[in-house]
Amino acid sequence: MGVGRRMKKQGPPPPLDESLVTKKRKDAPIEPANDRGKKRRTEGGKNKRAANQIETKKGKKLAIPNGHGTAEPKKTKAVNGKKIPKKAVIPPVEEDDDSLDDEDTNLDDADGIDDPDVMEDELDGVNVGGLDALGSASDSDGVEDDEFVDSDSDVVDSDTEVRKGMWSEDEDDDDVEEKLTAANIEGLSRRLDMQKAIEDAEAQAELEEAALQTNIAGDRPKILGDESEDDEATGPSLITPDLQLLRTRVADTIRVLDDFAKLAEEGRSRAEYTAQLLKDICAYYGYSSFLAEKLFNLFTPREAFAFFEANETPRPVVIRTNTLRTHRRELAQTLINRGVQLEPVGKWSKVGLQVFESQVPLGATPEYLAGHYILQAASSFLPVMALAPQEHERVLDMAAAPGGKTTHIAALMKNTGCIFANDSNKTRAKGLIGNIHRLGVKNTIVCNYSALEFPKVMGGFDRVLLDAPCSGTGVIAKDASVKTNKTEQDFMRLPHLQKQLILAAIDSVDHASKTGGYIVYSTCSVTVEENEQVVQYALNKRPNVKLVDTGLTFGKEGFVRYMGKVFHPSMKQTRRYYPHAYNVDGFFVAKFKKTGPTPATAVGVKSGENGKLSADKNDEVIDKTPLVEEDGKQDDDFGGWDEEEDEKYIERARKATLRRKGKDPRALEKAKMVANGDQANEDKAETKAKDGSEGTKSDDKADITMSKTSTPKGNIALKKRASK
Ligand SMILES: C[S@@+](CC[C@H](N)C(=O)[O-])C[C@H]1O[C@@H](n2cnc3c(N)ncnc32)[C@H](O)[C@@H]1O
Repeated sequence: MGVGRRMKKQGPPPPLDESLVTKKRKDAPIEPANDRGKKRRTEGGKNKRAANQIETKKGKKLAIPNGHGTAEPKKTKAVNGKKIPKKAVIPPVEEDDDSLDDEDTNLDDADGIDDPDVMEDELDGVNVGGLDALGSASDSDGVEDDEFVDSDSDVVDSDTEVRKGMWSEDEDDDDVEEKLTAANIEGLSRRLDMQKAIEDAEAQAELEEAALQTNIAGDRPKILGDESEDDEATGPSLITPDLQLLRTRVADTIRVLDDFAKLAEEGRSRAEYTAQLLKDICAYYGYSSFLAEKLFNLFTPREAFAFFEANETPRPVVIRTNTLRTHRRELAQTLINRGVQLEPVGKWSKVGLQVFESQVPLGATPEYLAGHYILQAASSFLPVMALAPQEHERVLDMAAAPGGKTTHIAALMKNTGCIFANDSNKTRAKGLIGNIHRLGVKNTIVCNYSALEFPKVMGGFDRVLLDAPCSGTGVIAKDASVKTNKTEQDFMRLPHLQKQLILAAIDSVDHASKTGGYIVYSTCSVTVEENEQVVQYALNKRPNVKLVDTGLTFGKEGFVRYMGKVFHPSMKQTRRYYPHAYNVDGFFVAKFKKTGPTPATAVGVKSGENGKLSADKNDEVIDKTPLVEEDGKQDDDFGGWDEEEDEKYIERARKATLRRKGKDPRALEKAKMVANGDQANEDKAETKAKDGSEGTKSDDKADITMSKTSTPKGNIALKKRASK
């Protein structure tokens, strides 16, 4: 049994305050033991005044806020050496997302645990309770997407309480949430409240004590040294920096930058303080100066500090109920009975459960193996919620592995319609297949192309999700290597790829779709180059799309201006997510509506034309769109197929299917021709067989195609072509 995770129910984000964040470093030089644990999280800071007094472990009398009873001793928890975030702060959402209203309702296709290969998940490289996860969860180039749990702890609530009929089918969700909370979390919440009260009070006392001792409040702190002076905090090179000093200086510098006129030393410029702050951030958190500056520039200094701090603690463990197999309430009850402490992730999702503590490894429970849930970071729900796929649609997930979002899309579509789940990485595509099997998805075809090849491979989709490969600057808490391994080249190479991919995504959508015509672009990166600049590029190059509301009820607006760049005003409709603001992975989501066919003139649209703003002029435009004629007439009603090539693929797929069934397609072909008395064709077939012109590489690709192979719409299209 591991140790437990403990997190607080997701509530409104607290004010940004440097004292809010924990001191936790993963890859920094080793912190002196006596420095650890000195910093406390506080919330509300100085303004909190207590009604009660408690005694701390240090024996001090401290004030605690109203409403808290007597204190309990504080317990420290860790999972695999990781500190557990104490707070999850996705804000409550006033309105439920309509697209999710019926997520809990479909069990028609639930067919138990008959699917094999159930060990795939988004858990590459993490402990899943003794099972090797075959898939990986990258939301970036090799950056893991999801979190795991392998934990145990002292579970508070008894089974008896839970079993009192509280999950009856006719309860509405709100009741269920309340009862779940009451049954499962009450004890835990009480302890958390208590613990927080103690921490608040201690932190407050610490702050006041520090202010008294150094009398710095109101003073001009001495931060910048002379060039000749040795830096006390970082010391001469090659010696471990003094983290305590560094941290104090970071806090002081932020204070100065917040109130520069009053607190800056005379004759010193903002730029000098900012340079010192950046240097200290690099030394303290272990970022390359290149990345530290890039990330720092996204925020005010205070917010940047909160962002860097938030990257030092893992995000909450969240599971997504697979509504193809079960209901959230049933899943919750089963897991509670197994000793998992959890509660709904928040009103914004009807399928998410946040796990606080678990006595069992969540990646190896019978329910996990049976595909009743998937471990998935909360932010990964967001692009799919924005996509809002409808039943019976044709959807393309362009970069789909390991399938967290594909399987969510399938659940929202209730296994109807057809999803093409594509990934250019064959190994990862196999992981995707594993997840699809485990979760009982039956409406998905997995394919293995570079997404740049769409829509040549296939077009005319109702909706396309492009969850693009990215730098992973939003998931540094999961993969600290991002701090140092991203270079300037990455921030040229990745946006270049993302720009090409987004055009391919747009060109793959059927603008005339009766139910859709939408494209969602997302990344788990927070940089402007990979987000607003890519979206702006798409707006410039494709006048036939516009940004629309994502439908997501929380998230910060995308930048309309950034460091001298001006983006289209509609960029406000895109959404940014930050770890420090919502306690979710950093994410970006944009939703486009395609309003017309891509005009032939779209390729090489010059910046500044059509009232659009300028984008990166050096980018090569690669448009694989089956372009429409100038008069607006499209190639065909299926988004443009290359008839000849299409025939080839259909034929190969047919033969591959026959071979899988143990039949020889050539023999069958020959027999058919003989039956038809078609000697000429027979000869032709023989020559072809001798040439050995079959069994090309493309057959390999066809081989990984699985699950349901066509939709009603797809059938029509395929039949149409087959009959030609
Ligand atoms: C952010 S991850 C996708 C995560 C996935 N959407 C999920 O929710 O599980 C990006 C994926 O893009 C894939 N990829 C990278 N370049 C690609 C390309 N040119 N075409 C298609 N997929 C690509 C990577 O293999 C990786 O699996």
